[in-house]
Amino acid sequence: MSADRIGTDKIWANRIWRDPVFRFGLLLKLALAVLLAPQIQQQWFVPFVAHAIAHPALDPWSAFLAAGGDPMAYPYGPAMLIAHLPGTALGLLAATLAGVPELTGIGFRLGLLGFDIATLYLLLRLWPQRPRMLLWLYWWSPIALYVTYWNGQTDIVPVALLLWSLLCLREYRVRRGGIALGLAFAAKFSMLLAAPVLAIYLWRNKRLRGLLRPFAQGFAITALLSLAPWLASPGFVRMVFGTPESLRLFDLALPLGHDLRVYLTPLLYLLAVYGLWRLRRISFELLVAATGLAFFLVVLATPAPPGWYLWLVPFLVAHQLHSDRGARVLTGVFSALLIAMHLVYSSGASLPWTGLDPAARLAELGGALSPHLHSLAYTLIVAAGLVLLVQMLRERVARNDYYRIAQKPVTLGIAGDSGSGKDTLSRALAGIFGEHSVVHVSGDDYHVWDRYAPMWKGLTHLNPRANDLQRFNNDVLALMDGKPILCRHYDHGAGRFTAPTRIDKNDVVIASGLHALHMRGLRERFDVSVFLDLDERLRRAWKIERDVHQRGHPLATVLASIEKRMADSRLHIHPQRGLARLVLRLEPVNARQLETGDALEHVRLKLVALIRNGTSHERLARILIGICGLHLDVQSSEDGSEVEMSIEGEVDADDIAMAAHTLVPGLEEMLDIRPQWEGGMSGIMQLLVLIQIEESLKSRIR
Ligand SMILES: Nc1ncnc2c1ncn2[C@@H]1O[C@H](COP(=O)(O)OP(=O)(O)OP(=O)(O)O)[C@@H](O)[C@H]1O
Ligand SMILES: O=C(CO)[C@H](O)[C@H](O)COP(=O)(O)O
Repeated sequence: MSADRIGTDKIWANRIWRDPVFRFGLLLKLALAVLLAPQIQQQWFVPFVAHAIAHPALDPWSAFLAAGGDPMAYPYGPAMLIAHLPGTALGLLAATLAGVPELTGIGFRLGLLGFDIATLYLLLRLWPQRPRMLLWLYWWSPIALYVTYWNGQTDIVPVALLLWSLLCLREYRVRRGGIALGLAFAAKFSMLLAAPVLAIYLWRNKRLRGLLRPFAQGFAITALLSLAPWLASPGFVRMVFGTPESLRLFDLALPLGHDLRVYLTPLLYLLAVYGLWRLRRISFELLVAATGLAFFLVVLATPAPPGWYLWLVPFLVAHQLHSDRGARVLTGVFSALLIAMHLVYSSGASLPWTGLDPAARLAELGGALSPHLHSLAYTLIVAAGLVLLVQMLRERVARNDYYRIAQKPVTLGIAGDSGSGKDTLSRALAGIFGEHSVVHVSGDDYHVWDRYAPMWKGLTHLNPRANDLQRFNNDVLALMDGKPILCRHYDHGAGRFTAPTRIDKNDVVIASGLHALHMRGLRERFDVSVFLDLDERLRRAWKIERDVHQRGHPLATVLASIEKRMADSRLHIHPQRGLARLVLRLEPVNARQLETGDALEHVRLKLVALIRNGTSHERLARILIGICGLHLDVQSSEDGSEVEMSIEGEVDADDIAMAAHTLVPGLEEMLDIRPQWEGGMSGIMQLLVLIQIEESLKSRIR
């Protein structure tokens, strides 16, 4: 069981269940379920479900029609019927035993109450931060109370299934998420509106793309198994597909000539889906907002029956939970207008035990009022709804931190001498973001000549003139701007360049090279600039090891090249140290380990990190000591703009992952589903760069 779930279950058992706000709400709902008998349930739903129980048949729809049932009685799919069976069956049993027919309807409504409680539980799993507020917002939602207990609609069933699907997506249990959405669809076809939104969320996030297939399979198989057996049933086709409700989607239309119309509701929905598609990356909260907005658009642009407004409730709850009082006031106004109008113009409930029929009185009132008043009230609802929709769009999308951060790639520049670990760090960072989300531009691919060119007799690779820095600059900027580049690759095995290949934009752009921070224009565009300032003895040891054993150079050539490059290193590489936001220096704890010829992987390392203009070092230091068990020495410059941390000790990848979870939770949706954290100093370097990324991205929001 996930820690999240255990946490929510504890909140549920200890806080919600005992909370008077919940208990009074439950009492009220129980009382409403017992006292009120909504007309549509009495006339349609309950007779249908009771018939399906009393006369079991493979095709309850046709059987009901054959028995003279009303074709309007049950325009829902099999999942809805299954959801209604247990409560209604118990009610029917009690009704038969006690000889009180009203008990069947009460059983039906207690079943709905079960889905109402399930919805509250799912909302709490989705947003456990403020349980009391959530309780008020959902459990006492006037729209939910009105729709389910007065008007009697059963949309709470597909809504609960849709929320289950969303929760599964957030927890990466995607096949189950697809099944849940398939069931929501098999309960009520309009839930299909959510399917493209969820699919786009999975597809547009490269880290989640692989999950789309199991999600789609879960959805398709469930929908097919639930619906296929009945597609040949004339009763099902007539009652479910022939429903006038779904045709309302086509009511709002623009006539174009005699036979042609543009259907505006589907058009608006498609535009909203396209808008979502255009987003570069979508966080879970953006997905929730987009699903809510898509439903909202459809509901506002359709003469929606009351049940459809229930689809909005979870999304309005999320909106109010994350916004200020303005959102609650606006939702209150919208709810009040909506309920006032539907009380008068839509069907309601009677009080069978008392013989009272307040809904009939309200309907009489509605009949007596001018039809203009109905339209006027509807206009007011649409106006309030549009204001609320714009507010949701502004606050849940346009001001969403993730939206503002993630529409441009994260960009990193990594400079350092040859063999200082630029490629190694780039690979380590690709490991946490996921290879699928990273494009890496290496400075080596921009050397002007290959290994066999005579120019190397006079120049070293460390001289900027030996590298096409202008092209490096332009290519990295192009990727930052979302354009593809054509780039050749320097093959260190052959010492030659490959033919140019196309490199596409990606969510994270890493530009590493001897001169990655050399050019000001590019340097200033990096979110984070890193300089690797390796201990010289360590750098030589690692470089020699790599060049001799991996790249096949003779030892004497490597040693001669290191000496030859020293002057250029001082002149052209080292000055970049002063330009980087983060300087990382690895040193051997005991330099004698290098001299005694110990295997390089056994050399114990210490990391000295110089952080410029950082703000998180105090928290970082606490976590590195507290969670990772490391030894730290922290020195600050007088004005506090530079902090130097010396970090020593052993740490494993799990502790680094835990530290990242604590320090940068907001970035987790940018990382791979299973980020490859490393142990030791490499893991700390991953963490330090990530913290700098978070700080820099925050400045995009300011
Ligand atoms: N953090 C590290 N931990 C252990 N070994 C490392 C680390 N960083 C680098 N190395 C070692 O140093 C060698 C050189 O590293 P790398 O190839 O990443 O350097 P580079 O800066 O990309 O070099 P060049 O500019 O010459 O391409 C690697 O083969 C690796 O063995
Ligand atoms: O300094 C280097 C990279 O930063 C390399 O020495 C340069 O890329 C040349 O590679 P090779 O020795 O394989 O020809």
